[in-house]
Amino acid sequence: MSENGNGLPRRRAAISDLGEALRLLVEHATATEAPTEEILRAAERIRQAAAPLGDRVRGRFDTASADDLLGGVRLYNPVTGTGSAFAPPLKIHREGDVAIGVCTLGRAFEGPPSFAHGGVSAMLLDQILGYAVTVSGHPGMTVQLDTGYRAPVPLYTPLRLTASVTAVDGRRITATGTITTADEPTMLLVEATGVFVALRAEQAQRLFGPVIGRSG
Ligand SMILES: CCCCCCCCCC(=O)SCCNC(=O)CCNC(=O)[C@H](O)C(C)(C)COP(=O)(O)OP(=O)(O)OC[C@H]1O[C@@H](n2cnc3c(N)ncnc32)[C@H](O)[C@@H]1OP(=O)(O)O
Repeated sequence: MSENGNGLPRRRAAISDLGEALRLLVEHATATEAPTEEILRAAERIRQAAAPLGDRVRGRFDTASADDLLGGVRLYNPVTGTGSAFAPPLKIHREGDVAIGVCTLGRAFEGPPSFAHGGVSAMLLDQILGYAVTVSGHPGMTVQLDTGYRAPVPLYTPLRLTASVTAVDGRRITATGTITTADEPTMLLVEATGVFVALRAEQAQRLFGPVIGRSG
């Protein structure tokens, strides 16, 4: 499916609207203490609502028609995608050479009771480190991610993430990042160092050729 004119902005807005509805569903479904019969009714209604969306779907190597791969528009990214049911979503912007991210994690991201799962913190950091690496002009793939968990990350609390590139050594780019709460940006909760490797042309072709070949 291709969209042009006003169709694409409208489609992107619709996908983000669906994403917001799905995230509300995930939050309520994770936190609910509704009666069992209500849960059973909801499951049936959700299956009915999902069915028409499954009538036309893209294949593994097809880019979503609303995305712009080279332009960095990824509506279903599991960390930043506004169309994703799973993304917090993390919102990232630049302040000079530093990438700043903000998000709030709901019940679905819980690991230790009332705190975020450690893998979720690593996922957020991988994404913002990757963003910093990309906007520095040295895009690459993560080959190593070291995370240090200093204090638990609270749910339902606005979080602040930072990331910046610290070294470029041939094809290897190193970046460091942090998670704190927005209210206490000097109290470190999680820190990470990521090593990224720039792909050689033949590696990019081997890994992403089928996707790039199909996206228009
Ligand atoms: C705005 C958009 C923002 C986007 C954000 C995206 C964030 C998400 C990023 C990801 O999650 S990417 C997905 C997770 N990563 C992967 O799936 C990558 C899997 N790894 C690979 O496919 C291969 O390692 C790769 C193609 C990247 C590189 O293969 P190579 O065979 O070229 O690696 P090679 O072993 O030759 O190493 C290349 C360089 O990296 C170095 N290296 C490799 N692994 C390393 C490591 N673990 N630590 C440190 N350095 C490492 C290695 O020493 C060498 O340095 P030198 O060139 O200086 O000799």
